[in-house]
Amino acid sequence: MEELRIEANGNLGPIDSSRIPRYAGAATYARLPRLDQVAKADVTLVGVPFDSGVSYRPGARFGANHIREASRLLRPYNPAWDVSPFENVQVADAGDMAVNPFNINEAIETIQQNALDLTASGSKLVTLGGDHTIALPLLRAAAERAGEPVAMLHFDAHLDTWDTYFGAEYTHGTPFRRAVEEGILDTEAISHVGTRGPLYGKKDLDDDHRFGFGIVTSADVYYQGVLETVEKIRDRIGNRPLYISVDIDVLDPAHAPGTGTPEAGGITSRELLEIIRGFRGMNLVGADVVEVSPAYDHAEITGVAASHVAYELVTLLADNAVEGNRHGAATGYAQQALGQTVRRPAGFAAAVKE
Ligand SMILES: N=C(N)NCCCC(=O)O
Ligand SMILES: [Zn+2]
Ligand SMILES: [Zn+2]
Repeated sequence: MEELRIEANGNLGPIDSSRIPRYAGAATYARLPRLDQVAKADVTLVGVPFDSGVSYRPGARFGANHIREASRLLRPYNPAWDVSPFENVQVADAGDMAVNPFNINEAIETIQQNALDLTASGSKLVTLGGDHTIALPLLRAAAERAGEPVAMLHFDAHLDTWDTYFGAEYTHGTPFRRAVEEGILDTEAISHVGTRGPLYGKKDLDDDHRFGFGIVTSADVYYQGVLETVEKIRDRIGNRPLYISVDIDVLDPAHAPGTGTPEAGGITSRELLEIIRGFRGMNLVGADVVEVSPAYDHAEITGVAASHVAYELVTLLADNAVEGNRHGAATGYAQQALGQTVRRPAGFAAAVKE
């Protein structure tokens, strides 16, 4: 069948859903062309079907294809940014990395090498997981490409800075401790966002703090709101090369049931999307969306949320490619709101926190 794609500015875009029903044909992310259908991509999406690092429910190995299936309804214009990301730049789906499910060390090497290969021509990479183990090799590749340790925003219910599980160093609960040990993170500019849930002990927080992480808890997002959250993050990160890792379990299980280690009390998908929109102009060098486990999903709730998170990340990268937009102000609805007085009962958050 002919593919009938939208084309603009020399960029091959999604299959035109006004001519080929959006539910027809094999899924790529947002119905975009495969990497082998374009000469060169500015932004590449890739899947990593790997979940050998999980501590609880499995299934994130099926996450990338689930996100692709759930992404068929995405449309080409992002009104929150006034940007058509697939027109600004060439975006393509590179398919899945072939990683060894029986050998975590080898899998990590493969992911790192594939990430380096996919960014060799200057393309930015947005990775669809997979469990959170994969963030370590992706960060290694991002730091190597940036030529320096990178800033990182880590959206997650969990810290993922634990040391070992059953003696294993490379798991989905440990990537960011390894990353700090390896010196690939700029420890002046790293923060968790959306953190919550029980820990093993107070030492978890002490260790995490010693590594340099800031923490914006899920409750902080609730009490201070999206705008203050965005402002604080922008202050901390500045213009540093930034990697964003999104564990979908940062969302409340109501917004993302299809995940391996769910924790009650998470942020909403509306909050997460708005926070990312607030990052307009920040120096994003790479990103991932991980921990989508479709067997635990219902009605594609988690897949849809993850597909929209990736869409905002791709929009940020596509927007930055336009001359003069980098270092820009917060965007869209967040921008409008930042210019407004934030209305809240005076002292409410303080009263509750004290
Ligand atoms: N990275 C994710 N999703 N979870 C980490 C949880 C590790 C634990 O079982 O304590
Ligand atoms: Zn998590
Ligand atoms: Zn995680």
